[in-house]
Amino acid sequence: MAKKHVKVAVGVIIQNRNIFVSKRSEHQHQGGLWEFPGGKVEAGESVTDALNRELKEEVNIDVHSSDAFMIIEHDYGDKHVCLDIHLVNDFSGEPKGLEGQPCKWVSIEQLHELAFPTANLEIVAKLQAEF
Ligand SMILES: Nc1nc2c([nH]c(=O)n2[C@@H]2O[C@H](COP(=O)(O)OP(=O)(O)OP(=O)(O)O)[C@@H](O)[C@H]2O)c(=O)[nH]1
Ligand SMILES: [Mg+2]
Repeated sequence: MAKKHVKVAVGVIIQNRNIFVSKRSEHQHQGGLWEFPGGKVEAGESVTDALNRELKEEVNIDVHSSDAFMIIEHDYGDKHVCLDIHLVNDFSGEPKGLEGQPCKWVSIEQLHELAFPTANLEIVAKLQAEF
């Protein structure tokens, strides 16, 4: 069977130099690790639409605008992901985990202390270099 290949809209939610992260549940791919909220882009959907939809579903915010930050292709062996990462600094609502996932704000300086999926290490490095 061909390897699963997924396109993912990922939101780095920033407010006052803090970033909102959530924890993937144990049964998910890369379970137990921290992530930036987001999810798979559905057929016929734009990345921006997917981002806005996923951030509403997962953390209950309304995104007003977002900026493309970086794209990462990563092969986990069991799955190939293309992460389309956007900075989200214009939104309304207070983010909270709607799916029972632990969530928290973490400062950009402390971001590297959290356990993230391997693909995210580049995101953390770029955030710490640029902010
Ligand atoms: N949301 C998100 N997914 C990430 C990140 N880093 C990373 O490698 N991924 C990978 O991207 C893939 C898709 O993300 P997802 O599981 O959130 O997709 P989804 O919300 O549509 O989930 P579902 O399959 O439970 O409906 C997963 O394989 C996940 O391991 C990240 O920072 N945020
Ligand atoms: Mg998700």
